[in-house]
Amino acid sequence: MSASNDVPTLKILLIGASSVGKSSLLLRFTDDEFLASEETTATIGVDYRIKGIEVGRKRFKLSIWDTAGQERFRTLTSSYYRGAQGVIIAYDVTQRDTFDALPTWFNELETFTTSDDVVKVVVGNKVDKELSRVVTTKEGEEFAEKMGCLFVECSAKKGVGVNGAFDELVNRIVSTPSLWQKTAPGERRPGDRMPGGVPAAHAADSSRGNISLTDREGVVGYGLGVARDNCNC
Ligand SMILES: Nc1nc2c(ncn2[C@@H]2O[C@H](COP(=O)(O)OP(=O)(O)OP(=O)(O)O)[C@@H](O)[C@H]2O)c(=O)[nH]1
Repeated sequence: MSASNDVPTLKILLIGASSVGKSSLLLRFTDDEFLASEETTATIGVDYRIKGIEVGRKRFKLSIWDTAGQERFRTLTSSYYRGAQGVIIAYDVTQRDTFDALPTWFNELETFTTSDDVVKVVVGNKVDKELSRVVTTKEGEEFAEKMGCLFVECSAKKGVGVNGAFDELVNRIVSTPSLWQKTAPGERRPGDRMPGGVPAAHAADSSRGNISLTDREGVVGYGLGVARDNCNC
């Protein structure tokens, strides 16, 4: 067994309406990049990336699942949720309907998550478009509070708040032992307990010189397809 297999894996899911910027949040977090509108495509099924992260001198592997917002591209939905320890529920602060749809996403989450302790972060994205904003910070905060969740506003475009959203999520997972001591199906159980609330640091993979890699085979292993579509409809 390779040393990397000793690093506990935390499974995180990105959900929310189409075009709120889930794929962009993931790309910003894993590669610190942002694609212009004409370069982005709707997610079909699920995309999947892994990133190393360090919390209180302990390394974790985040397997982050980026799901399709468009109903017609959502297949095997329950499989995405299986074993997830953290969920980011995203909306677009410039599109009221994506905020109004949040209760529907929470219903799906309640239906399919396999742990009552799953950590949730409500993320309002695209705060760089301040002039087009229609959902206030207060509305976002109040909704998250009502749902008992963390709340962060972000801009995947400008790189604002994105690392903070993932850090908050990971910190909360690490401080909830019932979650991370039972890893996702097929993954190793970590050997020791972490203190909660410690700052997360993004760990560079010294052998690769960067911090992320795409593991599409991992998705195939779960029986899920990965594809990108050029349709912006
Ligand atoms: N201005 C601005 N645009 C953004 C931001 N994040 C994403 N976008 C744009 O919003 C559009 C949709 O982004 P995606 O990341 O593909 O959205 P998605 O939620 O993954 O969409 P689906 O795959 O359909 O579920 C693209 O044109 C992005 O360039 C942001 O923070 N600010």
